[in-house]
Amino acid sequence: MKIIDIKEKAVPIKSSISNAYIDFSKMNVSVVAIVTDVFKNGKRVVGYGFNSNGRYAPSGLLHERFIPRLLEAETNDILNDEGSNFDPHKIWDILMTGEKPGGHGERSVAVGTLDMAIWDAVAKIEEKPLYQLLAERYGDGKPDDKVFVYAAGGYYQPGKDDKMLQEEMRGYLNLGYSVVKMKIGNGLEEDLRRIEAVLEVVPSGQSLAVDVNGRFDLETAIRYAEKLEPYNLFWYEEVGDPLDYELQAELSKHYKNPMATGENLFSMQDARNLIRYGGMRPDRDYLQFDCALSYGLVEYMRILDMLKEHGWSSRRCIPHGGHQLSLNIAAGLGLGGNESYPGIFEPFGGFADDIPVENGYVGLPDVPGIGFETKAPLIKLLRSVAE
Ligand SMILES: O=C([O-])CC(=O)C(=O)O
Ligand SMILES: [Mg+2]
Repeated sequence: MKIIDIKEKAVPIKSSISNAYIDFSKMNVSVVAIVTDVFKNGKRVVGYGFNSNGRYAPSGLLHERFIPRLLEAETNDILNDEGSNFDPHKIWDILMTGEKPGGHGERSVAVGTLDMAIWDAVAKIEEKPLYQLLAERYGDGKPDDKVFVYAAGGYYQPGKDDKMLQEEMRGYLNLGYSVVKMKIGNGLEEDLRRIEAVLEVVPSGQSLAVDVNGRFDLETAIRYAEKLEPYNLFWYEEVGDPLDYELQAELSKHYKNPMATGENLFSMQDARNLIRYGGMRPDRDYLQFDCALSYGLVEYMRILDMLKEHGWSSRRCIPHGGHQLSLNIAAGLGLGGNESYPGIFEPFGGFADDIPVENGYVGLPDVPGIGFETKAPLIKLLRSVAE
């Protein structure tokens, strides 16, 4: 059993949307295809992966360091003890050979992208959906049959007025979502007007989350917190700089409703610092670490172990990124849900073509691997990279 080739291509997901920190006019992602010599049902097993939006394609890192390391590894060093499948944990060690600890930068994105493709291949070789494999190997054997998902949109966009924002949010409710998210952070008065416009079309504050994308200093964070609290929102997200744990801890003294953060923490150690020093409250706050940006599922399992040691339930995790790997992890390892970007960041946003979202939950397809083959436009793109 061998990896015979690894392809990578940077794919544009650029658009005119922006959050309070960046615009997406030049955004792209890396797509990788890990081509194996294994055949199942007459078809060659190819594992696919990509990084989530928000970090640019780490093509250079992949081609200079991580892909060569994996292609040069001895076969025995990347297979399980029985030699019957690839071992994602051993592969992780190979990928990280020669890498010092700390300073995680964006090599975590490159490793996360390859890790996604490895898990896709591993589940395809076992001829099982990944959520089933994860529940059997690492969980209680029984995956959840549906996962809470929320619609993340509400971006700033040139010419977008409150009516258009309301239309967008109504659209998500019509698709079956029960919670929607919008961007804030460009100005208190404008944001309160936009929030109130959305609250006119969703059932209550509990149906709306707001995301600052790390824009605020402590004073602004608290000023917004005082105005937001009466709306009783689903959550107030990534309010200050992702690495400013003291700001997060101080803010929790001024805001009693749920907060969420973690999408820009890229390692177990950074996640642990948030838990140690960020004042996050295990009875109400949410953690958004995204394996596709942070060294993959192998590292994410270390994060879940760390959370358990600190008294946190895995149900407090609702990862960033809206991809099907996190959907599989949510079902297989018992997370609280997953993000979704219906109609945004195409063809990566949304889930299986023929499984609708109902009352805020989505089911998972019964196909081997992560399930990319159930999303026609996505699998078309992924296959074009493998060829
Ligand atoms: O706008 C972005 O960078 C994406 C984001 O924060 C989210 O999905 O929570
Ligand atoms: Mg966010």
